[in-house]
Amino acid sequence: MQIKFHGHACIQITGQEHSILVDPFLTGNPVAVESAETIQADTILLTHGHDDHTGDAINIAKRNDATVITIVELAAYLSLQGLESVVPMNIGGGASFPFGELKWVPALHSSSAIVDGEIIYLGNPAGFVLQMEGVTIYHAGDTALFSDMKLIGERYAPDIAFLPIGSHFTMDPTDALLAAQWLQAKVVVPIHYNTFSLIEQDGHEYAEKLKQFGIKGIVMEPGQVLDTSTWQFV
Ligand SMILES: O=c1ccn([C@@H]2O[C@H](COP(=O)(O)O)[C@@H](O)[C@H]2O)c(=O)[nH]1
Repeated sequence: MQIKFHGHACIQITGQEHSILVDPFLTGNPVAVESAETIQADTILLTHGHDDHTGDAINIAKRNDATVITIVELAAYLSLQGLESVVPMNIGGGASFPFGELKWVPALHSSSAIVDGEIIYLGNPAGFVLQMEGVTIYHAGDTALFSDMKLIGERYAPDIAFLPIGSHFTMDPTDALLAAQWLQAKVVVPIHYNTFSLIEQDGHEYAEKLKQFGIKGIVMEPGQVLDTSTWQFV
């Protein structure tokens, strides 16, 4: 399996038969290197409704006939926008899909969009645990540090965790260091930083600090692809 980082919180998990795109914010993302017009995926997971996460989801889903899986209110909103293949789920809910086992887990954040000058509530924000082809992947979405990350660690001990470190809107590197330990993650990739000036952080310093806890920190630049059998870049 390969995991590509597209910048900000957007990753793409590609297995033998499926390609799952998460939080596809490409257009207007100053660090993205791939165009939303060419990206290919059969499934899109959205952690919450903020525009720097939903991004190009509608256009990519329509062009690829992809299924969007997300929290129920955001799913309903996307259906109203004309998306035909949308799967509504909620926090604590899990399901078996052709690509693997998906479980939505809490994230401590908010979720909304501004439409025609009005703020629209889009349900709770979430993270997820995806078990696919023998690899357990945790994407935290946008979140503050919360102690139930220990429970996610006890139950799933993810092979790889994608954790926001940007501060201002989410955890900072100090919080994310504790999160990585609580999650019992083997590999941690920092995300949601250095996209904008408000969320500047040193990802390499964070990765270095993970070492003292026996956790492998990997800093991914937009466009880089990680092979999960070796944890090396392709
Ligand atoms: O550095 C940033 C990050 C985000 N925003 C905008 O704030 C809201 C909420 O974003 P989250 O990252 O989901 O918390 C959203 O509209 C972002 O585009 C920002 O202005 N600067």
